[in-house]
Amino acid sequence: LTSEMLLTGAWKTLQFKPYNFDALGQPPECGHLHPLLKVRSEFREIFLELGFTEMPTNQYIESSFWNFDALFQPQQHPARDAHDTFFMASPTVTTDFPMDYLERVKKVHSTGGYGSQGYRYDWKIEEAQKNLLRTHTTAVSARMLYKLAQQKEFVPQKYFSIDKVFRNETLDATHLAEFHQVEGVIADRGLGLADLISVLDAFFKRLGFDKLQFKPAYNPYTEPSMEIFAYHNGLGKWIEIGNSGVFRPEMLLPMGLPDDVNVIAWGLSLERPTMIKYGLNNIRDLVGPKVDL
Ligand SMILES: COC[C@@H]1[C@H](c2ccc(C#Cc3ccccc3)cc2)[C@@H]2CN(C(=O)Nc3ccc(OC4CC4)cc3)C[C@@H](O)[C@@H](O)CN12
Repeated sequence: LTSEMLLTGAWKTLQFKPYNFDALGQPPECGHLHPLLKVRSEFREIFLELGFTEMPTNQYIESSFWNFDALFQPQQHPARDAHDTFFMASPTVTTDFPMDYLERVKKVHSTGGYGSQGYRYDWKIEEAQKNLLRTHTTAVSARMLYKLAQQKEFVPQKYFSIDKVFRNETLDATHLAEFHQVEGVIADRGLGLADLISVLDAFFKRLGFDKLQFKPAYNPYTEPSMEIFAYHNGLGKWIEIGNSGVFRPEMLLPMGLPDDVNVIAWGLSLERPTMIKYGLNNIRDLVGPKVDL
């Protein structure tokens, strides 16, 4: 059938074979998943295989309360300054919090509790109300753990998240103002460092790393904390592959979790493994328009 047949009406006297609606279309010449999305799918598969449930991370704007205060990160911590964090001009504040929980967070920061001496400072609700672009997906983990603590009966859980986070950092070849954080969280009774090490072994083995090394580290919300290293055969050297730790009681107990419940967690980025996998040295080759700056 041609346009000429249609124009001249010649089609009326011709015989056509029946149209095959089941025929496959012409395969598209081009088109492929973005490398970051391919690696995200690989990570998601690993977490799902290990029995983890994905957290709802589709809200980039967070309150300082859930991003910092709920994680026992003090209000004077440098990461909470505008030179590290993007604060929202509008809407500037969030005011609806579970007030009984907020009071327990205020107390554990200012005068301590649960065996902790706290930070002994004048905790201000105005600081906690400030809206920001979340600096880590651990803010979502905090929301999920609080929700878990409200259940009548505690049931162990395994959560994961893979989504964008935002930091007001100096941009360079490997750092942009936003990156994707990958985070795994396990809540169960009597968990400790040995459980964390064994789950990290299981997780990173699926990434091709069969020998990990750990280095003591510091995070405001985990104690102990460990940086994770692995020997990368392709690069022929040890590389840092993430950070991890056991969430502090000052974070978990104000939520209302039973005091024998521990939470172990770890994080890494999506960009770093993707750049290594595809042999990229500049993160701009991964994201953003292809322009020669
Ligand atoms: C501001 O930047 C932080 C980011 C990002 C990171 C670091 C820590 C966390 C975390 C956490 C955490 C800790 C405790 C509890 C909950 C979450 C999340 C992301 C990567 C974490 N890093 C990182 O991803 N490295 C990495 C990971 C996988 C990988 O796979 C191989 C190719 C197959 C290779 C490399 C380590 C470094 O790149 C580091 O220099 C940069 N880090």
